[in-house]
Amino acid sequence: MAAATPTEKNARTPLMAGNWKMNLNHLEAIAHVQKLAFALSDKDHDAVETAVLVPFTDLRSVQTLVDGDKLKIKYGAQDISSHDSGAYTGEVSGPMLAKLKCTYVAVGHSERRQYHAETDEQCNEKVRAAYKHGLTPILCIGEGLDVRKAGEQVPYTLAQLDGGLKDIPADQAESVVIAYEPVWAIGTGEVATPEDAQEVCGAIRARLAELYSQELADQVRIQYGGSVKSGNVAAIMAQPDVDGALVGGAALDAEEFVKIVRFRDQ
Ligand SMILES: O=C[C@H](O)COP(=O)(O)O
Repeated sequence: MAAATPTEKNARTPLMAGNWKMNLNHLEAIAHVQKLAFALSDKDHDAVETAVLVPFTDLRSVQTLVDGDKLKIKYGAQDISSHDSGAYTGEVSGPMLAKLKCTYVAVGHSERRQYHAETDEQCNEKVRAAYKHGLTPILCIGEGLDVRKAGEQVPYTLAQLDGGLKDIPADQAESVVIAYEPVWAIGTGEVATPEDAQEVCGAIRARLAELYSQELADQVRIQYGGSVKSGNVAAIMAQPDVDGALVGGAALDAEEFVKIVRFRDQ
């Protein structure tokens, strides 16, 4: 499939999501979201969807702030249990996240895959759990350095895509967000070149067209993640198949994250 045309790209609202990982307690979360809300104008929100993926312990505070002040910032969690309830110590379920009015939930972040041995099958169950409870999954996929060095980044990443979306029907998959995060670029300062990002994001869109339809593929948002900063976001966002960023470290600095949201000004 050819890369997305400018028209197709313009039809997709960019999504800038800050993945806070295990940072910022619930009080710091309130202060941080207040800073974002103060800085971002209606014009910013019209142009770019802005979201924060926060630790579980921050969700209730962020919900109260967003609801109370009618903020346009979206929020969500960094993981979801594949189970609805029961004896699963330490897990947090879809119904719990839905009750907190989360919009998004990250599934299969490379740190979950690496430190918790999450498999594509488990990611697939989590994608199902998200849809079952009205949450939008941000399915994270991407290759490690060894795979990149072997030049196998496209087939490797597409296998993760196939696994994560296995048997997910089109009426659900049409709203999925895919985050392409080459593991070697996460938290390392080693950003993929815009061409590296486009190569895999374009291949992801082509696979979505094969799995579902061209129409569905044209509407799914594909993010790039890995050492995104205000200084490199514009070049990455200029790529035809990149529709946003999943931002780790730089999202912990409210001013820097606002600059990333305003990537068109950089
Ligand atoms: O979820 C975010 C990614 O892991 C990227 O993290 P980073 O921006 O700190 O490299």
